[in-house]
Amino acid sequence: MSSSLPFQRIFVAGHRGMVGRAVLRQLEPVFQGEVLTRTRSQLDLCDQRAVADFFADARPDCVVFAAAKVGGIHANATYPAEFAYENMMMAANAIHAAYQNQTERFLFLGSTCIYPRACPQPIQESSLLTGPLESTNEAYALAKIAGLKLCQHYRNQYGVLFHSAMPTNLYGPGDNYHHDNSHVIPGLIRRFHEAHRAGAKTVSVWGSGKPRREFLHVDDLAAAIVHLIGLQNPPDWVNVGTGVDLPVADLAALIAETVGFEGEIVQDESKPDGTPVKRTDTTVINNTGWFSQINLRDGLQSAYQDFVQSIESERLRSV
Ligand SMILES: NC(=O)C1=CN([C@@H]2O[C@H](COP(=O)(O)OP(=O)(O)OC[C@H]3O[C@@H](n4cnc5c(N)ncnc54)[C@H](OP(=O)(O)O)[C@@H]3O)[C@@H](O)[C@H]2O)C=CC1
Ligand SMILES: C[C@H]1O[C@H](OP(=O)(O)OP(=O)(O)OC[C@H]2O[C@@H](n3cnc4c(=O)[nH]c(N)nc43)[C@H](O)[C@@H]2O)[C@@H](O)[C@@H](O)C1=O
Repeated sequence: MSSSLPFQRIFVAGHRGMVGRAVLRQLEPVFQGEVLTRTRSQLDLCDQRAVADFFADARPDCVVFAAAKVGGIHANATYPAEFAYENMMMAANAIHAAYQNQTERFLFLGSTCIYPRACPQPIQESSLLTGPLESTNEAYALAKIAGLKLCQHYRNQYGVLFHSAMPTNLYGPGDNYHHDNSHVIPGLIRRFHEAHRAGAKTVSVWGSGKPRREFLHVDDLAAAIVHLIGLQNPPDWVNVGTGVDLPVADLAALIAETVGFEGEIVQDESKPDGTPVKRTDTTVINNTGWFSQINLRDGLQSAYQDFVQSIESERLRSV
């Protein structure tokens, strides 16, 4: 057992995803207990009976919940039923089974899309449920709010240490580079790379280019997760970000530079912009001692290397 993490068995749900893999990398040097993992085909977290049986049998004393149906603006807007249903089911099944099987600690992962579309910037945790959500990801946001609130209510009613982290937009090794369903960084890395290799003169970028986004490297998030599960009295939910944002058009230019594309960048305004701005106030987590370390320019270099290696080893995800 690690001296810093007082657990025997940590279940990392979603360990083959971008965040789950980063959490495994982060835990490896600091946690000597058992790390429990299950693929979706071994344990479908939407299956209440299977989840109950797993917790009763494996009895994790800590859960890092990085499993979810995840996607970018297009996937969220196109498949809201699946985003709502699967994410609500996974969260409810796992949080309740953890409570029933005396799991001491549960860290649920949400997203900054839980906050109202028009809330004051930078976004403080207290903005939750103060206004309407962004329509392109309302389904996903509602499921994440339900998970966060379940943790808070179980903690208040039963005294269990269930709490949540709300990361800003993430990127890094192991990302989903799908043409349509990915987030902006992996989507643009792929598009600029393919254009560069094909000698194309233009690349199109969705929307007006004006929305501002904040990006956190997944290794920074994994460090925050390990930090948060070590806190004795963590906040019910806490923002995890850099506090620094930029317009999508500037991000696109940075990715073009990273990839070596020197052609023209064209905005495709038939595609949605989504939330105009969502920059986190990170005061709460910073006051607990965690700060992001990886700047966007460096992070994009390592993300691009991962993409190239993924293509070469033909391990590109296609979800
Ligand atoms: N990526 C981002 O920009 C952001 C992500 N987040 C949150 O971080 C967390 C992790 O996201 P990320 O790593 O990017 O997502 P990924 O899509 O990379 O990984 C999701 C994981 O969830 C697993 N999973 C999905 N459905 C099920 C199911 N029914 N049963 C069991 N496992 C399932 C998948 O398993 P398998 O591989 O076996 O299919 C996969 O390993 C999520 O909660 C997400 O909402 C928050 C903010 C931004
Ligand atoms: C993490 C967060 O991610 C989702 O929200 P989002 O922040 O809007 O995420 P996104 O990365 O898909 O887009 C960011 C911006 O970038 C623009 N954009 C340009 N060109 C591409 C492009 O090629 N792909 C994508 N996906 N976006 C592009 C795009 O039009 C938008 O203005 C949530 O649904 C939800 O999942 C959530 O919580």
